[in-house]
Amino acid sequence: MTNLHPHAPLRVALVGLGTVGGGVIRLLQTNGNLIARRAGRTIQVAAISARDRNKDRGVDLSPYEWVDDMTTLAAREDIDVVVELIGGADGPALTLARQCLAAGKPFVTANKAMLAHHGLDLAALAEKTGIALKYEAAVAGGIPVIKGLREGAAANEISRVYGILNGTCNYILTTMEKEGRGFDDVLKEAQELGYAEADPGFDIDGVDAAHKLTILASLAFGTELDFGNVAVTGIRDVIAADIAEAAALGYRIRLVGVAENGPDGLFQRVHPMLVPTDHPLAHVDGSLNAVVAEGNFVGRLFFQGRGAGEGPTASAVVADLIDVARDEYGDAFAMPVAALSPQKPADAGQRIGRSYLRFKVQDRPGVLAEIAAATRDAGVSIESMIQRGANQQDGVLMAIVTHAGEERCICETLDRLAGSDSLLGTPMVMHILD
Ligand SMILES: NC(=O)c1ccc[n+]([C@@H]2O[C@H](COP(=O)([O-])OP(=O)(O)OC[C@H]3O[C@@H](n4cnc5c(N)ncnc54)[C@H](O)[C@@H]3O)[C@@H](O)[C@H]2O)c1
Ligand SMILES: N[C@@H](CCO)C(=O)O
Ligand code: NA
Repeated sequence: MTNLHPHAPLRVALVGLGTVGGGVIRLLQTNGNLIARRAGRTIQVAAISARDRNKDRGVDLSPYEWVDDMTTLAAREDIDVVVELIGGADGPALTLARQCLAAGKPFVTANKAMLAHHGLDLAALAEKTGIALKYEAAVAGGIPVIKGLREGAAANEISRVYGILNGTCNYILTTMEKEGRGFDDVLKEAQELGYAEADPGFDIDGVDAAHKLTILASLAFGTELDFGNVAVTGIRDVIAADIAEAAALGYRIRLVGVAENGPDGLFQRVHPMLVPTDHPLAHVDGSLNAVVAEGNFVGRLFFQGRGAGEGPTASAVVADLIDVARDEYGDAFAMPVAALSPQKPADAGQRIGRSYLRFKVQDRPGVLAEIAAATRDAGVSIESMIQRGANQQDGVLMAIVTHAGEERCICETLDRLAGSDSLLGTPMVMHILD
């Protein structure tokens, strides 16, 4: 009989056995035979490591060797690849990555925080030892967007990449929108479903999406990773009334990461945006993510799928292991590190677009005129306006949508209104996706 798997098994050390690590074990146990046919060899978990050996993870770990000290893995000749699923930009994950890559041990990770901060150094180490650094799970979970950009769209000049990059925020915003539930309640549910980061502040403050955007921008544009210049606003200040006003105006609110590379530099921003209901991103719900990339030959690419959770993320990790098993890999960021270009950050103030401004104001004569005067003096033209509530002690809500104009004029409007006792609380600004 023909031996379908003539090659030796790929021996994997799995570090971190939480949501994603547990999922990788379950996936390999379930689909192992099919994967072996596709990879040309068996992918075999040989060793596992995590913080707590005795925790019940709902999966049989008895076949695998337990390793207390993960720092021994890089030097082990009976391990072919190390998978890091513990998380954290620095600390043990980074130490492990450096050790493995320096020792020439292929390394697979889902850790976007580490890559956003240290991706260039790690890619340089991998390049030096000529081995794989793979991270499909780090961006948009199960969506093969790293492969999509690194391989499928590699022939294109890409001018813009944007999308919904955080499953937790998308789950919160869309569940609030559909079910009218409160923020904290839905966040708790997202955590229970395994979507959130160990510190969910990374999700709701937009930092996780910014980590992912940094990686996407580098891949899309061939530029160095530049996390420090991503402007980040999360979803903490989005209130139910914003979702309702946006709906009344024909929009849905989504946390969107946008990166553009142009003559003025590299623009990178993560922020809640108003998305027109006829835009595909407005229909990306729950833990789904979506990434749009615009290439000069391929046109608009739209990737959509589950961005978080055990199954989709494990699917991406194992796809990377299959690449390692097939010896299919190249430069982590699609070109040698030395070929990536440094880029100056673009000035957001000159960006042209429409915006949504929401104020909570005193319900008294002259307030509307005061806001209108501030917009007039800052050169902002109003397209529509809604005021809700009347004679309310704690103020009324005023929502404005502007015509397209320079963003710096919006900032100037807010500066002009700063300190006014007509305003109750900080105004909310969200830009509109066109
Ligand atoms: N959960 C998701 O949907 C998802 C999606 C994509 C990427 N990720 C990324 O995957 C990684 C893991 O996420 P998760 O959701 O599985 O996390 P988790 O908190 O569920 O699991 C983390 C695991 O790492 C172990 N660990 C943590 N610190 C350790 C240490 N110092 N030493 C040894 N073990 C340690 C824990 O014991 C646990 O087994 C993170 O980088 C995360 O950002 C998660
Ligand atoms: N916490 C992340 C996991 C996927 O990277 C999210 O909610 O999208
Ligand atoms: Na992915």
